[in-house]
Amino acid sequence: MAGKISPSMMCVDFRRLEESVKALEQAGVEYLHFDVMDGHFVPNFTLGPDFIRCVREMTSIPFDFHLMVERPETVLSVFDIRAGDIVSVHQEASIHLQRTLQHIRDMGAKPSVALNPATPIYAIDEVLDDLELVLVMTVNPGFAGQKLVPSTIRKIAGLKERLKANGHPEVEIEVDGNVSWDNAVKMRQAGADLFVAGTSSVFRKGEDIQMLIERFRACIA
Ligand SMILES: O=C(CO)[C@@H](O)[C@H](O)COP(=O)(O)O
Repeated sequence: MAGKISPSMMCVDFRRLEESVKALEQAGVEYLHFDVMDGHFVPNFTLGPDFIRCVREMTSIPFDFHLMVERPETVLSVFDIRAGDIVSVHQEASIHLQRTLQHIRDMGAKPSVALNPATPIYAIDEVLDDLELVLVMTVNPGFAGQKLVPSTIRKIAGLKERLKANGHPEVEIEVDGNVSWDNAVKMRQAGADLFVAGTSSVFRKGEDIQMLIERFRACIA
């Protein structure tokens, strides 16, 4: 199966939001990625529930929530999370991770654990039965426009092997951070399935989104 695309909506041109959402819809992207930041887990604030609800009125594309917040279980009810969405919570921010993943599943969404570059893949060994994806951060979370942490390519390959060895080959790997054309090829070769496309690929100023998506798909076939 070819790789899937989840454009990072924090990188959209907000002056042309609806036009951009329609272009992404036309281009057939599989998800829309929403980076939610609380200013505590990461030193930045971004997309809130009102913005996300507004985009929900524009499209039927499933949403891919990336909760970069302390104690993510406390905010799940604040967002309009629906069946078919992905919800990624950070292992580093979750005291009761297994319970939180079960809660996400009970909401009908796909539970996912996000790992910062320095967090080892064995940190999620005890919840492999409770998740459908692992979000490998390929930059340190908090800001768009950063450069890839090179060791994360090896980490993707190691995670792919570990999932197979533990009887969970069905768990998908999502990658987020400086997913450029060149990096996407390496990430795909390492085993990534879902690609968060941001400033280094799909949201490039003045360039046609649909053309950029087509070019991106060639990198992750
Ligand atoms: O949100 C983050 C990191 O927390 C970014 O990775 C965006 O999701 C995508 O931005 P680029 O890295 O593609 O510029």
